[in-house]
Amino acid sequence: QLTVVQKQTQYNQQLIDKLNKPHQFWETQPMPNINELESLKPGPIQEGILADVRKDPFNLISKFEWCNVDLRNEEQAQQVYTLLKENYVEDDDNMFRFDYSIDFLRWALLPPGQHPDWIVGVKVNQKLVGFITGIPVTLHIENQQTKVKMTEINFLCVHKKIRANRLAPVLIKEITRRVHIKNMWQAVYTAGIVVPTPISQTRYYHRSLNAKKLIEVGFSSLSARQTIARQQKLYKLPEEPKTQGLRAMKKKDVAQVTKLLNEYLKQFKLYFKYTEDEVKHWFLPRKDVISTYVVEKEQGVVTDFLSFYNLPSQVIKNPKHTHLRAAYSYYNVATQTPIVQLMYDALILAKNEGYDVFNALDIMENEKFLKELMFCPGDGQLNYYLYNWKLESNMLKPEEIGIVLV
Ligand SMILES: CNCCCN(C)c1ncc(F)c(N2CC(C(=O)NCc3cnc4ccccn34)C2)n1
Repeated sequence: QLTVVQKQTQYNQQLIDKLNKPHQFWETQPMPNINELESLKPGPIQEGILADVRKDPFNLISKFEWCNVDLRNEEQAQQVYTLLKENYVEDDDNMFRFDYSIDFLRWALLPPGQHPDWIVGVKVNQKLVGFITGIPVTLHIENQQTKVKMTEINFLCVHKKIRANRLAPVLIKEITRRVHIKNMWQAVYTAGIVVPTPISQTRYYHRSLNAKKLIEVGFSSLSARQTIARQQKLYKLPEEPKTQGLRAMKKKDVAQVTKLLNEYLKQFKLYFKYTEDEVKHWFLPRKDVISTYVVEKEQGVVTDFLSFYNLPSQVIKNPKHTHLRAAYSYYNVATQTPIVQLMYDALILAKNEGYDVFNALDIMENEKFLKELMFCPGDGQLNYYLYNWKLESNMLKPEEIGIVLV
């Protein structure tokens, strides 16, 4: 165990390093820095050479060990759940921390074609202290011609007690190595922070469903002229959705939903193409994880669908509430129903499922309903990143983004 003085010295040294070379790690990565943005041609920045990929894992400081986490194993899933629940993303005021459930993590990380060695953990004395994940995706970039098999990176987390050990860059390098070894050379990820170089900067919007609770947990605040009663009245919703034929998605809808979704996403500059198997995985309803509702017209024709996922936040210190129940807009395809009406029904359905707030990014067509349905802009920015790929246009507008990462 380091003495207090040694710890302080180590910490001071880290600070000095950061001040001298803030993005030391990121400058070693194939991400265009500001002045390269002009000179690089669109496409891969570095050609990947399989023969050059290290065959063995990166070195870890002593007592730290790599492990592949098997989320189907209850005990290992519990370890991941607890690490994230206690050490994952918090808001800037440290009032909330995401509380991804085990069922959610299995949904998010065990899609068709998953690679077991892409669920990466670091253990010390059998205790999980670090985590990072990848899932295989096929990303369509800027036009139909280019579709790239790559990885979607998520859930980078280091235990609070062992931060400033530079473990995060090693986790990133190791999962990069495990992706390269499968002859894949690109990645897509998002983050609330800004590191070199976002391809798009999107913003979160929030629609109050339970005004009283949002004020009690400190998510919303009342201005001088507002009262809780006024807020409740302002955000009140009808008991039942309005759209005829709206019902929970079932297995029999998979083929139609797949067609609707793939056709709809083509309008964006960044989007995934889904097989029916993938639609089954990502959209069939799972209690407390993903809700999908379809609009079925005469003769069983599905013309629209809406979907939102469940991501509660732990309220860190609050006498009355332990959790904030948040629904996050996922993919919504409106071909016959006006999108404002479809999303108004989404709010009603989420309210009836017990959610306190409905969150949406300003991506895809969301701008068309955010204001009209009384969403408020949040403080949360979500930046999208593409690893080892130069876009034709340096930045994409939020409405050109057709992918949602959970
Ligand atoms: C791939 N992964 C990205 C998704 C992770 N997601 C959902 C996320 N990434 C960064 C954010 F900025 C963010 N925000 C939702 C908005 C919000 O609700 N802000 C208040 C709040 C309530 N609970 C929390 C927990 C953590 C941070 C802010 N929180 C801001 N969401």
